[in-house]
Amino acid sequence: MALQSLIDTPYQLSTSTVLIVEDEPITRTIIANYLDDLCKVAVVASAEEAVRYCSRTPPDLILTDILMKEMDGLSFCKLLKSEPGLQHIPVIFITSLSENDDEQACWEAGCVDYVVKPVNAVTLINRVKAHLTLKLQTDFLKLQSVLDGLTRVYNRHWLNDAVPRLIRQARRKQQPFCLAMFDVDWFKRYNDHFGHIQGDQCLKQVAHALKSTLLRPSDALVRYGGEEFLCLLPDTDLNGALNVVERIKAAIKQLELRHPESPFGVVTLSGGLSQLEESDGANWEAWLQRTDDQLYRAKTDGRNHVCVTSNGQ
Ligand SMILES: Nc1nc2c(ncn2[C@@H]2O[C@H](COP(=O)(O)OP(=O)(O)OP(=O)(O)O)[C@@H](O)[C@H]2O)c(=O)[nH]1
Repeated sequence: MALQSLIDTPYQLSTSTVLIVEDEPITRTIIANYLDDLCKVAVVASAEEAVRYCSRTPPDLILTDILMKEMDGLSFCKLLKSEPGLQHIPVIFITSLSENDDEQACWEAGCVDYVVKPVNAVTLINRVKAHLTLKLQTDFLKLQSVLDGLTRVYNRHWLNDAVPRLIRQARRKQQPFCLAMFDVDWFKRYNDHFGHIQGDQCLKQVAHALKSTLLRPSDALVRYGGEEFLCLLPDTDLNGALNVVERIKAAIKQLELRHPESPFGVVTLSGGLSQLEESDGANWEAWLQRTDDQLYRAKTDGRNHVCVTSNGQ
């Protein structure tokens, strides 16, 4: 289950997916039937197919046979454990091998458990249930650690982890990458006027409006500070990012949040926008500073608008 989908729906076994990798059609069907009432079940007939499946839609748990033509289950498990994006998927072997050395080989390949053939249905269901629960609880806790408690958008912890990875990806694919920073105008006055509880409500609504404008799954919204948000826009040049900025302006305007202490009468945002440059290298602090400088320019130049780095004007 994708981490993001856990935000609104806390973990449930019934929506999680187990992938069965088994080249024997009858065994495949029997095992799938055992698990049918517990969770979603996907089946593939070979390790090669399983690798392709996992790269597209990583399942929550894998049950794999060991003796298969082409790539065997042990090699498949080792391969999975060497892939950063897939190594977190727990693997259970279903095996007819029962020597001590075979068990040793299963553990060394990186499995979390194994079930011996002929498969006992109750044992299989309970093992799968236990490992699925553990996996979903771990995903849930991981997600909590990267989300902001108030607005439920990503926090700085996520940012520090994700940005270097996203920059590497942009450089590898030679794609543009834009960063927008927004700050609520006159927010101290808003808090002073309405109180902190309504201030919190305002931040939640602003975050929700910002998030609703980010249409691509690769776009991300981060609460960077108290009333400061960052939009990460991979594979987006300044022209594309300016479209997003226009949508953001419209979304905030549509909120019509009354702000009697602001010259604009409603809650507004100031923003800065800039694109990752070759000269930034791996130093994303310089990029962040450039974006922050533009935000500062917008603040000192009347607020309620977005300034863009000079190469984007
Ligand atoms: N309610 C609430 N207020 C917060 C939170 N985090 C930060 N703030 C407040 O946000 C306000 C930010 O004030 P300033 O940095 O002076 O900025 P500003 O009043 O928005 O003025 P400009 O940015 O110059 O337009 C402070 O009063 C903080 O206490 C939060 O989680 N909830």
